[in-house]
Amino acid sequence: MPLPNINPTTTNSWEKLQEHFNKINNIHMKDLFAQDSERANKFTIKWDDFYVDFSKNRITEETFRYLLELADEVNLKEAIQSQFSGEKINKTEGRAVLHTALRAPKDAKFYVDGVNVVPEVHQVKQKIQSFTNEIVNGDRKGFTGKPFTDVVNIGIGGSDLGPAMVVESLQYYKNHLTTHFVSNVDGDHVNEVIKKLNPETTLFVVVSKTFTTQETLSNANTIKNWFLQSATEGAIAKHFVAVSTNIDSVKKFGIDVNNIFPMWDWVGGRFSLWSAVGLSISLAVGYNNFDSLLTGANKMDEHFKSEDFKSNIPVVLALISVWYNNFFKAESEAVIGYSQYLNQFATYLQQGIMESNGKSVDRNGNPIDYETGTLIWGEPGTNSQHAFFQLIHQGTKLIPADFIGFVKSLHGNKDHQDKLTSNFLAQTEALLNGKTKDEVVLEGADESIVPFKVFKGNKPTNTIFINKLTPESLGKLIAMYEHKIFVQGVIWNIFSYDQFGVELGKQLANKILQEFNISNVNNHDSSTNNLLKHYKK
Ligand SMILES: O=P(O)(O)OC[C@H]1O[C@H](O)[C@H](O)[C@@H](O)[C@@H]1O
Repeated sequence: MPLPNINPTTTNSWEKLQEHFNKINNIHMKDLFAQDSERANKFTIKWDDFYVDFSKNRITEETFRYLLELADEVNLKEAIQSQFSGEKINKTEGRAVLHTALRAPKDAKFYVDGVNVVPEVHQVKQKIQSFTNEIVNGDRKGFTGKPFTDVVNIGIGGSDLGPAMVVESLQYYKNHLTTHFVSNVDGDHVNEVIKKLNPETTLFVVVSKTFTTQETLSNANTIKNWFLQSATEGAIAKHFVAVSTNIDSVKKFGIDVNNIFPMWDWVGGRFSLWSAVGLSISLAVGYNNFDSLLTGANKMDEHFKSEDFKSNIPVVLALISVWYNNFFKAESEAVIGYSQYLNQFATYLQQGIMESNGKSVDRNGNPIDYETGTLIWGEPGTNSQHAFFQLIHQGTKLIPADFIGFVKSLHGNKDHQDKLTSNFLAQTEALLNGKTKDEVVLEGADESIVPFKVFKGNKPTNTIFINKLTPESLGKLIAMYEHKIFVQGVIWNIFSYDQFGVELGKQLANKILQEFNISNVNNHDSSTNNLLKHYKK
């Protein structure tokens, strides 16, 4: 069954939502709370170690009902089945979308072209496990017989952001190996990393699904050349491994065939950290922790697949986001993790969300006349409170925000955790209630200053309160957003799994690169011609 192909704006529920929006868009959430003492309970989902409170949103029970009707009208249930059953729902690239198969248990069955891919997935997991153990235990050694101390992940986009974010998020669980990430084609990036390395004790993991990416191949070659200044060609087999679908090109690069970790075209780059693309995660935190990450994601997959939409976390978050994006015309969403460990989380989500749903053509190839993908941004709390929160509180823009927090801290410092959590709770309360003129006056503010101290409030937030940051809960959290992306793509009737929008810039960059060796280039617009000349000068 292909994905449904329904223009959301032609559904009955969309029309109901539009009418309903016109009626309620000025309602203050403060009044909704005052009217219904059960509101928080009605709009909270408790699942495993997740407590998701979506009551601080500009929704009523009626809104929620229409949003759920929308999910039904666009055939979301069937779309979920199509994805999990290995249909080629990435139609524009002719591929299935099965990152969920990567975290499925051994006895699960996921079919691509009639073949169950789970045994193959588990073979690669086995390889990741034994390789990780050999490196971490020091059984596998470098070319001078020393155990490895450092791992460098060379990749970009999905071959960098996922592993880098997870390694950062799970820093608490890290072993003795130091992990580095080289991504940018900016030579200063790779050179800064090289400065810190000893070739005798460093393992290089070259990650590229296609093995054609300019940045990754340039960085891998620079590192290989640097390595060969102290080692012979024969030592490459001990120090370089690769993760790719393009085995021939990896071999041509000179990587030993036993050092290749395969992946598959039914895994999108931005959904690939669960595959061998996550090798640097496994090396950094050990295979068991990597496996727990996958177990967490699998639990979220099961929840997403089987839970009623009204208590289905990814579905509910996706519907609320559509409500703001398409009816309130909110352009962006903030993701604020109240954990310093999550400092790369928004950056990671930017690729997942914006590369997937940044589309303006529907599934028939026609231009769309409604809004699609949201802008995603964020930084951890409490730091961001002292940076951009002013604009969320008192600016003119509506910025719905996800607040992600953890009940327990990892180091167990109660004083800090209480302070962190009080901020976490206080911010969503402040965003909800704001502060009225009367309240400001009561505080004794000078009359001339009163308008500046008023907060309108009524700023929507979701609170995602998780028991503790563990590999498993992180796996659930990431998978939650992956499914949210999928649901929104289904509603917007777009293809979420291609990314043709990144190609044009790449093509033009290759052309300009050639032109650096040609004099008097004048075939661009006058701005580009001038800039080119300025660089060559
Ligand atoms: O893993 P690779 O094939 O090297 O691709 C790396 C990245 O580059 C591309 O330009 C895509 O936009 C990304 O989705 C992808 O993750």
